[in-house]
Amino acid sequence: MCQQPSIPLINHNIVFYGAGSMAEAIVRGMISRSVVSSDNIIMLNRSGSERLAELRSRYGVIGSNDSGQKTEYLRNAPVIVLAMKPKDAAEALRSLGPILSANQLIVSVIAGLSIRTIQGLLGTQQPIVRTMPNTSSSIGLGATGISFSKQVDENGRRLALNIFEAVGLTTVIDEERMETLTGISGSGPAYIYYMMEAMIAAGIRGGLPVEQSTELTVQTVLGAARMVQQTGETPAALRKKVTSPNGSTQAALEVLDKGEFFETVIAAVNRCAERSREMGVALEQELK
Ligand SMILES: NC(=O)C1=CN([C@@H]2O[C@H](COP(=O)(O)OP(=O)(O)OC[C@H]3O[C@@H](n4cnc5c(N)ncnc54)[C@H](OP(=O)(O)O)[C@@H]3O)[C@@H](O)[C@H]2O)C=CC1
Ligand SMILES: O=C(O)[C@@H]1CCC=N1
Repeated sequence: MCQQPSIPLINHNIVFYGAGSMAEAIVRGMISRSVVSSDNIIMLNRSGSERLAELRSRYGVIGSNDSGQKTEYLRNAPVIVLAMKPKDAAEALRSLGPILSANQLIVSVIAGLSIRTIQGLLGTQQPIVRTMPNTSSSIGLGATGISFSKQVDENGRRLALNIFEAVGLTTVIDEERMETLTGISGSGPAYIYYMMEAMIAAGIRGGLPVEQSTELTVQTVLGAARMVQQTGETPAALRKKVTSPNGSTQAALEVLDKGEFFETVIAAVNRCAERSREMGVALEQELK
């Protein structure tokens, strides 16, 4: 694993093919850390002009949904980040393949979409970097899993790692583990937000003003994550230190156990991974 070493400047144009939440999170993270100049970033979407205007004014990037311009940007980009929804990927990749040249690096953030399916839909043996980032990339605290196709050379590896190291932690994994990683870190922020929503609601129901309940919840989650990171102790050991015998924490944990909290979280992670695989299989069908 690698946590933000000295961050090299990326001088290449990077085209984001899909200009939604995940693309914005990566772009925002890279620009705020001055890893890339905003005029090296081109963001393309299908139709949303207002969205592009918003991205242009927020980050100073180039944005386009004009089909002629899009083709030119895609044809000339050394790096293309695929950032559309899985349902839109097959059509986009089929029309992208014929305009690519051999050395253009394709970086995908699309859940479930395998390297083999990307190459099949493109119809080329393009160098592919399959990744699974998360939206915390926008504040430099992302966690990204990365797998490479055998066509990716050392420069391509370095470039892809530079992009994601600039926005958080990266870890290179076997592609077969990407769905499990999606269940932990790709979708994981949503589980934590859900837990936070419940804690905030409980505070409000108990009579705390919304601001106070929110502030306390945020600081509690932040503090707990930092404790694990900075003390090197396991979450289980730290939990035990909060839990006095027969005290209030124990009483609360017993309620969570009655709802099979631990196994429910594991089941949720497994279902996420399974759903990613299902999306991958659906995309694979597009090859037939
Ligand atoms: N959100 C997250 O937390 C994470 C998402 N991902 C992956 O990132 C990908 C994008 O997700 P997210 O950012 O949430 O999605 P969004 O819906 O926010 O954005 C999708 C973008 O893709 C564009 N798009 C769709 N089809 C095309 C096309 N043919 N050509 C050009 N642009 C196109 C859309 O343009 P328009 O609006 O004009 O149609 C839109 O800008 C997904 O595949 C997801 O699996 C991965 C990790 C985390
Ligand atoms: O929900 C999704 O499909 C994407 C993948 C990981 C996070 N969001």
